[in-house]
Parts: sequence; structure tokens; C-alpha cells
Amino acid sequence: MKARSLTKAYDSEPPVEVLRGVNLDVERGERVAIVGPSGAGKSTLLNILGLLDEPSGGSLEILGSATHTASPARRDKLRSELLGFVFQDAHVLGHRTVAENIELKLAIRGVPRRQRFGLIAAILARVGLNHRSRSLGRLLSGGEKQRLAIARALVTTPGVLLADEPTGNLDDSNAGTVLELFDEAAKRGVAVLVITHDSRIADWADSSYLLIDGVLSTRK
Ligand SMILES: Nc1ncnc2c1ncn2[C@@H]1O[C@H](COP(=O)(O)OP(=O)(O)OP(=O)(O)O)[C@@H](O)[C@H]1O
Repeated sequence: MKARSLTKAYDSEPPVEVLRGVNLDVERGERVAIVGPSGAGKSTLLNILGLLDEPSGGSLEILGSATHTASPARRDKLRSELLGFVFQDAHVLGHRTVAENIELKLAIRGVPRRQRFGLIAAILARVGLNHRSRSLGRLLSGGEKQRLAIARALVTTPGVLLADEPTGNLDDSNAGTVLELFDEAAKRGVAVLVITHDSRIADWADSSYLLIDGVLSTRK
């Protein structure tokens, strides 16, 4: 993923410049962390990198595909084929079971029905949720929802994984498991980008950056 001179401004009163010329490279197999104080523009940047929002200026390439010149339909296709998301509100479907939440993802990716059960069981075991596979999404705790979101993002292999505070609701043991899953994904060639307040994640990453007032600088 290659971002060049990304800017984002809102014409609100007063006008807000949220991102000021962000340059960022995340290679396949690399683990990158971005830390920054509240209001620095982290979620805005993640939404732009995830093709959920458009920048005011600059360019963004995802695994060699230019996105800033792409049509909305092409952006949707790139998002669903190349990106995996672990976002804070988790987007878990409350009226579907844990297993169904994951199966939907496999169905969208065209994984044949007979292969799905094994993949779902394996990833739920990894995040410690196999005993909840028949529970409805809305009955899960915050941390369980977060682990389900991680299972759903990693049951297939995305080109880029974008995670917003993925360990925010988790105890140390579950947070450790999440980082192990991210390590394994990186070893499979996934570009892993984590936005966090947790300096331990920044230490774990191969490269880390600081975002302050919309300006990104190298930390490590
Ligand atoms: N639609 C909007 N109109 C005007 N300002 C906005 C809009 N959306 C976000 N902002 C402002 O942009 C700034 C950055 O917001 P953002 O949510 O990206 O920060 P953040 O670093 O993720 O913060 P936190 O860690 O608290 O979630 C904030 O000052 C916010 O008020």
C-alpha cells in the first residue's frame, strides 16, 4: 500500500484540516503501527486507506492498483477483494450466529460450501470462540465481538489488514493471541496496519509512526 501526500479537509465552520500530506508505505508481510493522540486523524486516515472515505488530495495505491482514479464500483471491488477490516465497533451482525458471521464472508469470497465448516472451526478455535459458534452476535461481550471481527478478517487472506485498536477490549492473554494471528498473517504476506493507543503494539510492529495533528512522522 502506497499513500502519497494524502490530505483531508472539512469545510466545516471553522474549516478543519485533518490530514496534512501523509506519506505511508506498507509492504506485503510488514507489520506497521500508527499511534497518535485522540483527534489526531487516525480514524480518518484508516477510513481513507480502507476506501471507506475519499481524501481531499493525494494518491493511494493498494497492491499496485491506483484507487484515487478508480470508479466507485472499482473501489468497492478492490475493498472487498483486497482488504480485511478489524474496526472498533466490529460490525458484527447481531441477529446471525458467530459461525454465520464468518460464513457470510467465505460465501462472499466464493469459498465452496463444503470447505467452509472446517475453516470456520479452525479460526474460531484460534480466537477462543469455538464454544460460542452458535451464539447470536448480539449476545457476545465487547471483547468476544472483537475476536469475532478478527476471525472474520483472517479466515481468508486479505492483501492488507486494517485494524483499529484491535486489542482495545482484550485482556493480556487474548491481546497476545491477536498479535500472534497478525504475525501469522504477515508471514503469509499480508500487509498489516494497526492504529492504536497501545505503545506495546507499536513496539511489536516492524515500523511505527506517530500521527499528530494530521502529520505523520516515523517513530521507528
Ligand atoms: N465530518 C467531519 N467534519 C468536521 N470535522 C471532522 C469530521 N470528521 C472528523 N472531524 C475532525 O477530524 C479530527 C480527527 O478525527 P479522527 O476521528 O480521525 O481522530 P482520531 O485520531 O481517530 O481520534 P480518536 O483516537 O479519539 O478516535 C477531529 O478533530 C474531528 O473532530
